Amino acid sequence: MDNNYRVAVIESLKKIFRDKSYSNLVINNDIKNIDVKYNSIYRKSVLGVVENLMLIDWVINQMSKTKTKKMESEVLFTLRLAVYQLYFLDNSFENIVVNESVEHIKRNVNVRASKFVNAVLRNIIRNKDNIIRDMNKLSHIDFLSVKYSYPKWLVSRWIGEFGKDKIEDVLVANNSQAPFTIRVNTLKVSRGELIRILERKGMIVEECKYLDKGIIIENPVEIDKMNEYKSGLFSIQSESSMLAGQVLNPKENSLVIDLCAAPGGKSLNAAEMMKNKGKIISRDVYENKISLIEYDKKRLGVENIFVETYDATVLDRKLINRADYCIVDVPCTGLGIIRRKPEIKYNKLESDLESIQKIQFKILENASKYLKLGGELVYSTCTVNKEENINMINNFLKSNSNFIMVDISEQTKNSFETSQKGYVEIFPHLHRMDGFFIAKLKRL
Ligand SMILES: C[S@@+](CC[C@H](N)C(=O)[O-])C[C@H]1O[C@@H](n2cnc3c(N)ncnc32)[C@H](O)[C@@H]1O
Repeated sequence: MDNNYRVAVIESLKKIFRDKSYSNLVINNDIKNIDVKYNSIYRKSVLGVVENLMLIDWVINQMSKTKTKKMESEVLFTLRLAVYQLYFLDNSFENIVVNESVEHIKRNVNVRASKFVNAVLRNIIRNKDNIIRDMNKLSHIDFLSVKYSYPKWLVSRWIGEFGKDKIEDVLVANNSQAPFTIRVNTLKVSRGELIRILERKGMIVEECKYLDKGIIIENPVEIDKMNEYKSGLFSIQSESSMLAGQVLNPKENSLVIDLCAAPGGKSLNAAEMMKNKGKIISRDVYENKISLIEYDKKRLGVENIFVETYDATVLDRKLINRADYCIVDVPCTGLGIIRRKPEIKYNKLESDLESIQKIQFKILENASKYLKLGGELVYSTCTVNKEENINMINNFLKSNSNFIMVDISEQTKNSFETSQKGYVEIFPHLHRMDGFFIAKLKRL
């Protein structure tokens, strides 16, 4: 091991926890400054610490008189990384982990702090098994919360939703690694052709079960540096997100309004399905995110997307009764994509729920007004909370009797129980896909 990657991991962790940056963005940016041979351990360590933060802090607090809340940040993040490695890497690395951590603190803080780090880590190594035994003595909810690092409110909530017998499956699945998937750009290449190209490059690939345009790559490395990516043969997109596009299934020459479009995945998928014919208005409230759509438009050869900065909670009178389709991919609590952004577990508070639901309802209501008679909208979230999902749709339908839910069995390959009723709920522990909700509504 080498201290350089350790410094990089510690710096990335500070950005994620202190500056509240998203782990996926931090990792993609910081990994560029690391020697390629350390890429894998860097990524594994950052995600590992974030995923297991509550367990790690609990272990430190068992063995240190100074508690994590009172620790100086360089010491705290160095200890967090070391404890992750002590518990999750091969035992033979124990001495290297301690020595490198102690040296790092000696160089960056002072000798006194390095002695403290040494004492805490040696103490943890001596008591590794006792610590685990103590964890088993916690009450059931505390135990699950510490072992799998989820706040207690979320564990209780999910026990209520999924049941006591399923809760560990749910917590484990949301801590597991998400598969790496791509969407074929059918404007440029077919799925079969792209699979052949990728296999010739030594990639292990497989078609996504529920999708016409999806491919899983088992061994992805520096995908965005590949010529096939740069020349727009494919985009990186999750299976659940691609499924929302497949459910929308827009016809060529239609007018589509995407109210929450950045970074553009669903708009770009729609443009590919419409073979660049018709018009897509792609809006987002954040101007800086809009440029991401412009970049991908050029890369993919998409010509029918018109990008605008606009707040979807404000009704735009000039679009009323105009659209054939609306994409309503609302901001949400993100509790379905913990596998990709594990910090979501700690940043989302139960109290966020109410305010976000009001925004979601307003955006859905506005979208419904943009549809023509016979027009269709797809409402989606990347969360598993009923309040943001099926309850939201039922509330909307209560006050909008001119809308019905549309059977989406065909677009979801007859694989989801509820698809005939017009919606699907996707869960990592059941479908090995991101937690998502997708519903299709039609204006009568
Ligand atoms: C789930 S993401 C959309 C992802 C996108 N549809 C895709 O497939 O790439 C939700 C988006 O809503 C945007 N957003 C949040 N509040 C908004 C508002 N009031 N009006 C419009 N967009 C908003 C966020 O900037 C974010 O990009």
